[in-house]
Amino acid sequence: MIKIENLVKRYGNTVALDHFNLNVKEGEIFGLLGPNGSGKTTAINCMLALLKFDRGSIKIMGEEMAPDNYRVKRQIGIVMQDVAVFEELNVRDNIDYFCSLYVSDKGKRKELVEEAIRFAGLEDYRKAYPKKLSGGLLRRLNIACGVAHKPRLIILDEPTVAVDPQSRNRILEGICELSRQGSTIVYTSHYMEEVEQICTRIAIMDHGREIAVGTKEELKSMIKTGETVTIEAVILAGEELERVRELPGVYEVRYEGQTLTVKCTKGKHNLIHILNFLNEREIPFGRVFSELPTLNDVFLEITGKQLRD
Ligand SMILES: Nc1ncnc2c1ncn2[C@@H]1O[C@H](COP(=O)(O)OP(=O)(O)OP(=O)(O)O)[C@@H](O)[C@H]1O
Repeated sequence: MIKIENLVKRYGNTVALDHFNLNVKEGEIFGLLGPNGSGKTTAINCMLALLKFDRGSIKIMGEEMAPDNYRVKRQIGIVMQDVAVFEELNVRDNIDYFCSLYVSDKGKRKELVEEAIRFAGLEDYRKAYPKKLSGGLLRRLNIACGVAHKPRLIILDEPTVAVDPQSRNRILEGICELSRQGSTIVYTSHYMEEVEQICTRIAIMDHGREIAVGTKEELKSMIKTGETVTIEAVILAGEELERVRELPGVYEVRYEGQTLTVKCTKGKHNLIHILNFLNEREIPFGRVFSELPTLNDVFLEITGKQLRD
């Protein structure tokens, strides 16, 4: 569906995309995950031929993308980061306007607009004007406008930034629904939980490059961390901390404010080893929990920094 090879885009001295590659297959919900400034929006704008690039190639639906490739453009739905709707039109008429750019048959359009209203959960706001809508509802309207014509490829650039949890869930469910109806989705975000929740495959970006690509399971299996064990309210002497470091499977230990955080490689008995050690030495401790790796762990291991600052 999308094939990007060796894309380079500079803004003056800033290299926004540095030999960026991407391969999105038909039917995927593909997540582009990266911190602010990693190049996600630039990649999207190049894909849509809104921005010229310095090197590389972009093919969408097997065709070279270009500003005048209307055949491909007609089959793409776009939801940009900034809300772009008409203040003068109510919710229904806004969706109808955007849909009319693609669908001229009035009857067909009526059906599509109603479906988009339902999909975005805007049934109670058909007649409302954008000024009266909350931030979350406005975002949902923005999405409905971008997808009402049921495009084959839908590109959403951070559609959940600064929305309330209810709207966020509605948006994520809606995206899965669009996928079930047959659209291929590209979804950019810096929220790893969202990407983990809905995306079938994920590319992690940093400094204009894709640093890892795969399903969430594949990405997590690329790293050393198998489990992070946290033990609260524990008092350890320096020598005891050294012994923890030597336990089987342990490869990183942090101890701050009486909280012990132990990163372990993949293995079944990491937690037991740590608890046995504390029990043998009769060291009291508080709450204990063990977490599987997150996409932040993947980012952290590959780049040495947190996905979110
Ligand atoms: N119009 C521009 N002029 C100059 N530099 C730009 C411009 N747009 C983006 N950049 C720079 O290019 C790099 C990539 O930015 P981009 O907006 O593509 O990242 P992003 O991952 O989408 O970030 P965000 O999540 O904040 O939207 C950043 O260093 C940014 O400062």
